[in-house]
Amino acid sequence: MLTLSNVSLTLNNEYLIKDFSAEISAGKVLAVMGPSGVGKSSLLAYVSGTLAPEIQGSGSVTLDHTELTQVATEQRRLGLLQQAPLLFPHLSVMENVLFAIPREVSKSLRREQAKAALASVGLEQHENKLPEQLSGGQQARLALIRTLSAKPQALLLDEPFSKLDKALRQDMRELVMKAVCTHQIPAILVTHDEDDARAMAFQTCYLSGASNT
Ligand SMILES: Nc1ncnc2c1ncn2[C@@H]1O[C@H](COP(=O)(O)OP(=O)(O)OP(=O)(O)O)[C@@H](O)[C@H]1O
Repeated sequence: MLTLSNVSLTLNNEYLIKDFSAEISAGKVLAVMGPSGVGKSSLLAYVSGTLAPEIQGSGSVTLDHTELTQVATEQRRLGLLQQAPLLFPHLSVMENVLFAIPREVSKSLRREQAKAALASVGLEQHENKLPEQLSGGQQARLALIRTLSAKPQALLLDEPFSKLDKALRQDMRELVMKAVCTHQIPAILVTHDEDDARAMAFQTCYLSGASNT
């Protein structure tokens, strides 16, 4: 369970977000919508511990009873998926996935896991290519399995489908939902698309300025 309690964000002493609270169970997606600049990405950044220094955040974020705001950013074990796929351009498709798999497992097992992950999104024939040699949809799928390979305890999705066409968008929605359900992790989806929210979320919060939802 991911719980946000009375999260407030201020910029130049003015509220972007005031007292935002939400509970997201394992296997569920909460959608967050609202106009540009209202603070949606900053809300995710507060959860992940990557808030811009210009923005002040307060309030509690707990993940399975751990207060995340007390945990160092790199130890929060959150998977972040953004509009532009986060991939290492100089590493092959296979190496991109291998890099994300925790080192505690043996090299051969890591390779096996990476191969299975690539096959799960139809990229098994492309493992030796560089990310730039993949199509936009293939890059999005690679970014998704790379994020999941790190075994995150929650997913933060910041408009991850906005550059995809309608058919690819639908594929990605299904892949994300499958991952959230299979791994039983909570997810927050920031989107401008009502269809994303309808297809994936158990609840949608609309941010409208400091008064919120
Ligand atoms: N590093 C920063 N320094 C100063 N202001 C910032 C910084 N990052 C974001 N902001 C401001 O904080 C506000 C919220 O930005 P944020 O990116 O969270 O909005 P958003 O709702 O995600 O917008 P969009 O839908 O356009 O992505 C905006 O007014 C933005 O200009």
